[in-house]
Amino acid sequence: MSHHRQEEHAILRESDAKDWFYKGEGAANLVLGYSGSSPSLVGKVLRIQKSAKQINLSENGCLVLSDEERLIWRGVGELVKSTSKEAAARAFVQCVMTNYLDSKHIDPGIPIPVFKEFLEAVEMNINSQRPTWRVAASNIDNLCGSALLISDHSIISGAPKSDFCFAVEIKPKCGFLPSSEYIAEANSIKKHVTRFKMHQFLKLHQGEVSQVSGYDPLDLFSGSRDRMLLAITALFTSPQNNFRIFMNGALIYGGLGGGADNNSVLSPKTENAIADLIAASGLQLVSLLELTAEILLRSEILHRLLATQKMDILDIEGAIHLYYNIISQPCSVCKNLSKAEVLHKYSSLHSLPWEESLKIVGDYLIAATAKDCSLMISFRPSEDGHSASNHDTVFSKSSNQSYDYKAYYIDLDLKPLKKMIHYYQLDQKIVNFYKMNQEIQGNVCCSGNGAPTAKH
Ligand SMILES: O=P(O)(O)O[C@@H]1[C@@H](OP(=O)(O)O)[C@H](OP(=O)(O)O)[C@H](O)[C@H](OP(=O)(O)O)[C@H]1OP(=O)(O)O
Ligand SMILES: Nc1ncnc2c1ncn2[C@@H]1O[C@H](COP(=O)(O)OP(=O)(O)OP(=O)(O)O)[C@@H](O)[C@H]1O
Ligand SMILES: [Zn+2]
Repeated sequence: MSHHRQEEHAILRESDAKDWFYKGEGAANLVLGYSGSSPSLVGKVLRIQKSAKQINLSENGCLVLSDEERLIWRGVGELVKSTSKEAAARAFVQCVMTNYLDSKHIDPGIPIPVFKEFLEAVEMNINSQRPTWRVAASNIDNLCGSALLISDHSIISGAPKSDFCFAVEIKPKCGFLPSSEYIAEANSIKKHVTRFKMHQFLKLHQGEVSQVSGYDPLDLFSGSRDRMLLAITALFTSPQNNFRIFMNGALIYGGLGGGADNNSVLSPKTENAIADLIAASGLQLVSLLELTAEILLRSEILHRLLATQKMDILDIEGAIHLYYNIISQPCSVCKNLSKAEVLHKYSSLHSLPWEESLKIVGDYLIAATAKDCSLMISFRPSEDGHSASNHDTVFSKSSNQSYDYKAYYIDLDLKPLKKMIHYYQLDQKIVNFYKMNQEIQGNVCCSGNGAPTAKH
């Protein structure tokens, strides 16, 4: 079978559970760090899918993609043939995402078999550390049978014990403003205000965040050192689920478990405590943020990520029509349109060749993955005089020290096709809420700074 077979790993059993500790989780996966001594597992994390949504079991109950998804990804044999979610996740990263993002910065992981008893024991050990709202939302899928073994990107392996290693995790979200002609006139604000900013106001209204983040993705993706530093500083100020700092592999700043920030509201005192903790290792907080910007600037990982995000060319307001072409159902968006002119605009999308609909929606899903993935940037002081040959090096003027670094993409999961309807609905909800607040604000005062007042 595939070449990763040569790196066959032992199956994980109940007795192995004690060696794995809780590292973090997102909406779809739970990640464990390894504290045991097996050489093939040291420096690795185990990424386990939770029992929620993600990719569907198709009618035949064996393949992981739906019929339409198999058509979209028909050129990617390994993905279409996958019989487990882990194999599909790996195949998507390995065969699709590496065409757009440099594989130097990607570890697709290796699926390894896990016993149900291992997962049950792990779950017992870690549940008390998980955010309660994540526990309520989902659990480990005990019957999944396999999990992905991936390098732990929060550490630089081989670091001498006395040294420290930092890692910064950033979930940058969408870094461009859409310009699609299919965006309705009434929604043209989308061409001027980032989706991240508009979404913040909806999240505030829904109690998912306690304050609006000052982070502007356009700054992070700008390619300008100063604007990137501005963005990273704003992320530090409002980490939400977009920013974390790890020290020697342990989370020291930012929310555990992703999602809303109600478990990670940090008082200024905590920020100072973190600055002190970092400074104790000889690095000033500001230098850490500067180094992060510098590494992002050099590694070009943001550049490639942005280009991949831009594979969403029609915006969801265009792509949704092609989704209905693919599933061969009447378009529920056009159904609600009246103006002949508008109908005409979208009917051209409905008369596109089938192949083209598949291609555009496939590209949309690839872009969706690129808009939701995270980056892990880790660094440690270089050995005196020479740097490790397998790492790149950056010099920090402010701390007068050079650092070995690495930068990785994490969470490059395939988004399910059936999410297209959700994407459309959420998009409309975000923009409508933003517009509504703008109108309210416009009626109350005319300062017109573009920021809506969120109501509670
Ligand atoms: O739609 P978005 O932009 O809110 O993104 C979702 C994320 O929300 P957030 O980054 O907090 O805004 C969301 O993150 P949280 O659960 O909020 O931490 C997930 O990453 C979700 O992806 P999936 O369901 O795990 O495949 C993400 O869904 P996708 O849109 O990437 O499918
Ligand atoms: N290879 C890795 N090395 C170190 N830490 C990792 C690695 N992969 C994931 N993590 C940690 O685990 C957390 C959850 O992982 P991940 O983002 O893959 O989950 P997810 O459920 O797919 O997220 P999302 O909610 O975005 O869908 C990350 O935010 C990160 O802190
Ligand atoms: Zn339509």
